[in-house]
Amino acid sequence: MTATLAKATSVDHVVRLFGVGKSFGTVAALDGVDLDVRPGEFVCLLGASGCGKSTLLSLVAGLEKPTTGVIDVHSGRPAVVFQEPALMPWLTAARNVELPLKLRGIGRAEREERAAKLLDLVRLGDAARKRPHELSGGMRQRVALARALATTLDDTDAGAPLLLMDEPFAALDAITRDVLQEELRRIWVQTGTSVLFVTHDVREAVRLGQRVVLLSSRPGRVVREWEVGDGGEDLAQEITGELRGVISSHARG
Ligand SMILES: Nc1ncnc2c1ncn2[C@@H]1O[C@H](COP(=O)(O)OP(=O)(O)OP(=O)(O)O)[C@@H](O)[C@H]1O
Repeated sequence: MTATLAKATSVDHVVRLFGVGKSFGTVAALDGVDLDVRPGEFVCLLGASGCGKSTLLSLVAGLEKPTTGVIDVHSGRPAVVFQEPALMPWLTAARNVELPLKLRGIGRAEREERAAKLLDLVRLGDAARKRPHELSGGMRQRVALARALATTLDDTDAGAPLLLMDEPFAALDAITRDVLQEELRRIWVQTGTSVLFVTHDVREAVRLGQRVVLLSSRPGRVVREWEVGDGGEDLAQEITGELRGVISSHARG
């Protein structure tokens, strides 16, 4: 993988996978995956359980290396948001958001200012001094999102911001999930970050993504992709049909 420190505006992709395969021993998790994420684009990666969605995100994040193929990431600091917010329990919300800035050596005054702005952006300005156990699940995930933005949004020339999200709302109740989906759309528009969002929920994919990419299972391959536009319910039904086909062909295989 090459993590090129180039400005996204000078390239046509923030992420490019070309012929990417990943095997764990005899298990082929991914095979021959080609995928681009353009600067500022919101792409949803959809697939059944075990099709390799999380593996693909780990490869893009640089946490794993591909067995075959090439991965090109034009982002200085891609940030990952998982299903569990994984906050430091002894730190306040603000200090959790400051942590990636501290690790980069940014001074206290600037850290505090940036963290306060990001907590306002996720509408948690009033909870800055609370610790994770004092926050609801949805609020904790907002803190995780603010921390990820602190990681990837950058005033320096380090490259385009990129959020990698691995089913971030799957553990939340339906109403909180609905609210956070709306909030994520707003934050994406406001920040211009690119987003690669993994989900197994077709409606979530259609609601959030500009583009939905369907992966097959064992090995994961790109089966089809759709530009969402104003496709709405008809598109969700079409994609659901295709996803069912992928799942049943896997069950027969
Ligand atoms: N570190 C690993 N060692 C061995 N096998 C692995 C490892 N990571 C993933 N796999 C296998 O690779 C395949 C893809 O796993 P992955 O977690 O990427 O799928 P997924 O689509 O994210 O699944 P889910 O939706 O259930 O989280 C699975 O068969 C899994 O068992």
